[in-house]
Amino acid sequence: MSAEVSNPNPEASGPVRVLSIAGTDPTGGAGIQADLKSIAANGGFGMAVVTALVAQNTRGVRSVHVPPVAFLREQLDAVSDDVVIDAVKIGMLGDAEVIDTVTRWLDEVRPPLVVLDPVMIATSGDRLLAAEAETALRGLLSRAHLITPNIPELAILAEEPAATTWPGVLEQALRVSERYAVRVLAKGGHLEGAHAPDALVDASGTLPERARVVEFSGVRIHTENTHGTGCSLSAALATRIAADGDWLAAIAEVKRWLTESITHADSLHVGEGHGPISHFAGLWSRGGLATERAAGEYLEDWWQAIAPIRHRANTLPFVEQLGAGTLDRDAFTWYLAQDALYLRDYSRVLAEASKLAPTPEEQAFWAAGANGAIAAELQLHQGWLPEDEVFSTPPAPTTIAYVDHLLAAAARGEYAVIIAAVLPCYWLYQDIGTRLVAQSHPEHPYASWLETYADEVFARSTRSAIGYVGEAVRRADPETRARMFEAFERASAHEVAFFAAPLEARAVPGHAE
Ligand SMILES: Nc1ncnc2c1ncn2[C@@H]1O[C@H](COP(=O)(O)OP(=O)(O)O)[C@@H](O)[C@H]1O
Ligand SMILES: Cc1ncc(COP(=O)(O)O)c(N)n1
Repeated sequence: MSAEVSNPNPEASGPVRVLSIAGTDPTGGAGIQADLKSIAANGGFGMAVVTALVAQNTRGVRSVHVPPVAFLREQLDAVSDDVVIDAVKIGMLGDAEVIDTVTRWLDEVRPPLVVLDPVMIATSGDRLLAAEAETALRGLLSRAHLITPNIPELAILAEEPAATTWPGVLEQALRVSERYAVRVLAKGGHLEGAHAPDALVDASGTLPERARVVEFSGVRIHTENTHGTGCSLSAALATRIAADGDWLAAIAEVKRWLTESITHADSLHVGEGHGPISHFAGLWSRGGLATERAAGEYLEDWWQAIAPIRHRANTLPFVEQLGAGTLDRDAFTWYLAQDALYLRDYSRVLAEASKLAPTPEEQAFWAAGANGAIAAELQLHQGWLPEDEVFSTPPAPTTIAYVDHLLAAAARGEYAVIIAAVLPCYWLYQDIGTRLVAQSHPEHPYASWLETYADEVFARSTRSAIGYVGEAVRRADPETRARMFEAFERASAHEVAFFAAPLEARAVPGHAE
């Protein structure tokens, strides 16, 4: 019996790399074309080496061209010299020279899993393997971990008449398994009746619970469109067994996929003979064809959506006068006091984001933000503003409104919404600051304040915050996305109102100064 297949590539994550060595079908239903679709539909990365070019369609085979075997060898080496191969599926080989070439290559490369579909005669009755090559093919069987003959092919390998009953197929498959020391997937596709069973047959009894036959039941679908089912089945098996390592689970999964793909064959309308199966029908119906938007795209939309708010920020008298250096000193000091008051609660909201973060990386990021807000920034403010002035300044309505919005988000405890709410204090602040710092010069009365906007660490934090919020939007369901945007938009409006307040709200009677 051929070597056991454990997981061939346990270190590698990502799709298994599966090579199909087979002939072509320009109508896309059988051969290499079917194999690549089947590998992809079952989660693998498909590669293909062509043994023979076949001029065929759904009605039958017109002619076969077998390129020189030296070129076949070059194709095989081109793949194995470069790519780690997790599994090989072998289909149509054409003639004895091709079989010898593939056999030698297999002996050198020893792929961890080889599934051989001993293609001899197409559904249409045309020969796909020269009669004199059958002996050479027998030599290849023991190199395979699994062979998938249909009933007529099984009979040729057994050198017996074709079985006409399912128990007869299983007995013949056992004899073939014993004779060639190989696992056989016996297929019931060519029988009549309501069922289309398959079975994994292993004469050496190495299947779970020392079984020699494990059956996989299946309903027969009434359709003429089964061109390429054998090709598709073997390529899918190579993929799933390589990926899973659990033979029985992999076969059961492939059988379900194949039945589903045959069920949808009639909807394809490819050709007038025996049409192909619909390899991606299940994926299309379950996953659809929509591409997934990148995280950054969502936030680009958000940024566009708050364009009016951003425009207001850039034309505020406070921002213009701060940049020009003409800002009234009292207004500036009042702004700093409000900022200090704001930062105390902002820090608490960032701490809440840290508490709820789904990854240690995000947890650390928001915790650092909370620390930065309360420690570093307050320290900076103290250089401009005595601590008692902060305490003696009552919070303005704009400050209260902004802080309440953030604290409410924190109280509701939804991580995605909290980080959307705190984002404008990074993003808009950074955006306004970038314009302000450009106006700084050594004689500027607010030069040392404006320079704080040039802080590269804050710029990096802003990019990270945008990244985390973007990822959270991408992961979120539509309702959560809507709540996130609402929290972001409202916080953006509060952020701008906060910049407007020193010149607009400070002097309004009734507002504390
Ligand atoms: N009409 C059908 N309904 C459901 N499954 C089928 C049908 N025809 C074939 N199959 C399945 O397709 C696979 C290929 O079967 P088969 O026709 O025996 O091989 P081949 O395509 O090599 O001649 C098997 O898993 C078989 O059970
Ligand atoms: C290149 C190539 N390989 C295999 C088959 C068998 O197809 P089917 O699975 O319908 O018997 C085919 N028609 N062409």
